Amino acid sequence: MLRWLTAGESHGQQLTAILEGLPAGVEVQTSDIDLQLARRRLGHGRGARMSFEQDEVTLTGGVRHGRTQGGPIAIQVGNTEWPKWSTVMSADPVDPEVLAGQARNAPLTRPRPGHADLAGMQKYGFDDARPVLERASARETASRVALGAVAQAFLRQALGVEVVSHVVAIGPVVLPDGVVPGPQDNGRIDEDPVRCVDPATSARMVAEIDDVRKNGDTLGGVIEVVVHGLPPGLGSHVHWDRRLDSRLAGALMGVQSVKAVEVGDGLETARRRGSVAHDEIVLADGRVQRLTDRAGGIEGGMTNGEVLRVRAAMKPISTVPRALATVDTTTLEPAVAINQRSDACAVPRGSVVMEAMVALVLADAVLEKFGGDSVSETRRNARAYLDALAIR
Ligand SMILES: Cc1cc2nc3c(=O)[nH]c(=O)nc-3n(C[C@H](O)[C@H](O)[C@H](O)COP(=O)(O)O)c2cc1C
Ligand SMILES: C=C(O[C@@H]1CC(C(=O)O)=C[C@@H](OP(=O)(O)O)[C@H]1O)C(=O)O
Repeated sequence: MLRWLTAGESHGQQLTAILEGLPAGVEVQTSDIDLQLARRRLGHGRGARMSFEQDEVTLTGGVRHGRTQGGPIAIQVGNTEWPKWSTVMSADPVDPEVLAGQARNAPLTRPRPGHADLAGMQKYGFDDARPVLERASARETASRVALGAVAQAFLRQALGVEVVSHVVAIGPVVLPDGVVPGPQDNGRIDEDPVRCVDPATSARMVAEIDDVRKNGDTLGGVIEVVVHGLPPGLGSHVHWDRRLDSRLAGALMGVQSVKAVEVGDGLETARRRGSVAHDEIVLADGRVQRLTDRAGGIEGGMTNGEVLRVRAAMKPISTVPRALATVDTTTLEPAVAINQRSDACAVPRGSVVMEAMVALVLADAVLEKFGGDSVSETRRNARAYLDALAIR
């Protein structure tokens, strides 16, 4: 079983991430993680912080000379903004007089509709939204992407699995159906300002983001994660919490701002008749195959050997520059919500986060099915299973 945990605040000293349960022998190094974190900082619509935040990565446990050792993997992602926040976010008590002189420490009492501010203040008994937004912030997704980089290395080295993600909608601009990118498309998706595979749709998405920015507004959208090379039989039909679709949905829903998840054709499938909703099975090239991939590679909570496709819908950013109505929690007077620097649209960056979450869930499912204390053992076990498959 693979377990992962993250800790740290948006303006704290660093984020800390731990991945436990990965076999020994996975080749991974700091530069692999740097690469994924750099991808997460890009994208049209990103806020100011992403242009200067550097994500200082240190691998502090579980990896030696570029290979995992079988123990927990610990990764630190330093916040380069820390020097500006070291007093306000100090773990240890600070002289109240020093704190009083810090503008950044002024209590945030105008909670943003759509953010965690108000419910978090009520739940934890804070009279300041600062401690809530510090941990609710999607800054935390940097640590998930760091872990996802390790999970992706494992999937690739154990099974040749490749994870791709792309943006299929930004606000009302939608990529026409039927585009399923492969690993060969990764480079051009990374180069596109909104991670869209179709240049004409991409240009319309960029224009839509520019328009909301000009109007002090924000946007959401939809991301698709596509996974190539998965064997049939990951996950299980036997219990709800072993179903791979349920595990993927939970992981994607656990990303800040995700409000819906679809597997395969998802909602569209619900509108179809059964005769055109499923993937008919044929024998072709000596192999049992599907004519289509409407199910998105999962049937009965298990991979079916086809391409896996899952989608996550992100709501528009809730720090709306044209600030929304709220109530000041100190005076209980009507007010406008906190409006600080923020992303206008985080969907392109979110795409890299969704990749990481999918990779972590799949790495867990691979280890559950094939086990292995070393990646070569996982590989051997997977090979033996595939060789023994009666129906191929
Ligand atoms: C990659 C990414 C970047 C985000 N950037 C911002 C941002 O700059 N400003 C903001 O208000 N929300 C941003 N969000 C969304 C908030 O973190 C999220 O809406 C908030 O934590 C409340 O959680 P909920 O939307 O899941 O209810 C971002 C989300 C992601 C995935
Ligand atoms: C810092 C990141 O994203 C942040 C996510 C975020 C939020 O509310 O979720 C709010 C913004 O934080 P700040 O106000 O400090 O600029 C984003 O920049 C990041 O992704 O690394």
